[in-house]
Amino acid sequence: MEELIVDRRGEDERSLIKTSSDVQARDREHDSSTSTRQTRSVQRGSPCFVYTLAFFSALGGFLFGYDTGVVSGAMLLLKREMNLSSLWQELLVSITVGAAAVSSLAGGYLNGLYGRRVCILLASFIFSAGGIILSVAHNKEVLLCGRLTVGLGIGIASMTVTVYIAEVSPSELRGQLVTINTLFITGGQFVASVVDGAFSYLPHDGWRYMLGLSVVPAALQFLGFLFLPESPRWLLQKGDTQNARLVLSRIRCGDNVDEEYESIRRSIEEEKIDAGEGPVLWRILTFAPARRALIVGCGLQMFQQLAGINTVMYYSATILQMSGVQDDQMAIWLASATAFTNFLFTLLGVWLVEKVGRRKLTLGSILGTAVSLMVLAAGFLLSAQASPPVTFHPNDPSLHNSTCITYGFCESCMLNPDCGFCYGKNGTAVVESSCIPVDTANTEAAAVGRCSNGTQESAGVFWAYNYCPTSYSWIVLLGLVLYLAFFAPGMGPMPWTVNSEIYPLWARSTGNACSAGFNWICNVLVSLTFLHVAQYLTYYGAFFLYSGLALLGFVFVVGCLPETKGLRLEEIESVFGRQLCSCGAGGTPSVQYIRVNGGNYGSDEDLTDDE
Ligand SMILES: O[C@H]1[C@H](O)[C@@H](O)[C@H](O)[C@@H](O)[C@H]1O
Repeated sequence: MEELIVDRRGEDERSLIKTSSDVQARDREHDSSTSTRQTRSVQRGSPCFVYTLAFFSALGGFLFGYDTGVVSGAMLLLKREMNLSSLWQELLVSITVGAAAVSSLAGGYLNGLYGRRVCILLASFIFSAGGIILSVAHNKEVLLCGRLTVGLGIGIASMTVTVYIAEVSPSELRGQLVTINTLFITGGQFVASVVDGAFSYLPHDGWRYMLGLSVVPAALQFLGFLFLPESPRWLLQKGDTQNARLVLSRIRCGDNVDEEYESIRRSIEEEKIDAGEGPVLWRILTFAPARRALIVGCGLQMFQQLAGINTVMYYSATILQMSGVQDDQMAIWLASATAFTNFLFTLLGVWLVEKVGRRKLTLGSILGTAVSLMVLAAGFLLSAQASPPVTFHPNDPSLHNSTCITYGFCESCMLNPDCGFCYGKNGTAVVESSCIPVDTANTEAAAVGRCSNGTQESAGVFWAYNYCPTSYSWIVLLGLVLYLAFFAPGMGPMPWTVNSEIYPLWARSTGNACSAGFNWICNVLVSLTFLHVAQYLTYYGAFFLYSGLALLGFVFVVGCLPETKGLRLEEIESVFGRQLCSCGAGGTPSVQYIRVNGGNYGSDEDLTDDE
């Protein structure tokens, strides 16, 4: 196969014909240089300092996970203590994610201008301020302000931390170190669930500790980063060559960094030539390789959220209740077990990413996720089909105007957030069941009748809110465990990891800002629409829908995600030289950008783009 790439920018215009044998030779060269680099890194021992940098940066991921995870437990206490309406509850939960979406976009600009270190310092400062505001809040308006503040911190951290880790890591460790950030996110979610469990025994002011504890890791990160260096790549881009070399050599524990330094310097020089004019986003959109990278980056982030991770995590408590866990405290602790499973399987991802590579890991993960969602949906479907009928109509006058009494089955009753299912048991059979309005101040009990004190096992009375008693709960539980086992090692971390490495330096902050913003926007959309989707399509319909979306994501990954394992950040740009839907075809592309006289010859004019 021959491909023609025309040099239009050099002094003397010439054609560069690259045959597949050239490419194969280059691939061999590349493979051997990658393995030489790996051997070199093994010889020089563990790059100790890089682990310290990754740890302090990933505290940003921990705060991201903690602040998004802790709110569900805090809300249980807050809504009683501050008498919050459901509108205020929704506001307090979603303002953080909304603020994160906005600030991750703004973070791109700040990153380019002030550097990664300043942005991480800024994010940890904002996190600390937010944590303090939340822990001393005396009314809901101040709480809202605190939640907004932490959201601003999360957004900046989510797009900066991965970029910083990718830029300071040696290529053979990069995937693993960036993935550690997602490990810290899921670790933060797990710790948040434990803190929620522990302080739920403290009905008065327990939420202050839950929300305020985040100040500790935030302050630790701030202090740490006062002493940690800026990314050498950003320093070089800003022309601070002396510091860039110094930092690079410090990060590589005093090794000879000439080759790496030269390669970064050369690529920055080349980028200056082809980066073009105008705002960065415009330049990304008009330069084919950067545009393709952006589509792949945003697509991955979108499919991560459309696969429903946050609704599955959120609904884990319900799923567990369906499996027969009646006790509320128990449900809280079992939700911690779910978060822990998510964390544990992310650890598997850290181990696998440099072994099997990003592409295979993502492919296996998204396919498994789609299948697990089908199992989940099938469990919900069977439960719905075997849904117990309403057999008992209490004669309470206050029920006459309620819509709850119009439902004939538990399934339709529980899909209305205003109603719950009150029933008795005869062995395993459901008897004397009715659909009753829920107590708006406490969903663990009915507003009237025998369930107004919630479940009373000794009296043989059971209250089910949000779920129906079923004997198929084991299928749902199996689906949940399978889901986490498949999602967490791949689809959880890979969108963040891949985004941190696919953009050329000039487009890196903006590319990551856009894709992180996209992640947050999809996160809000999926969480806000879940209840409505479930009402229209029922639970099984919603999970079949997510499964279909995950399958679409699989097709996208097959076609568009190239392997970036082992490549230097400076080498990755060339991977996006091919048409978008053939990016995933092989490890290293058969058509590559050829740099001549410092120019990067590949653009919209040279290659047609079918995206
Ligand atoms: O990668 C993370 C991780 O998978 C979290 O568990 C999830 O809550 C986030 O939305 C996601 O971005």
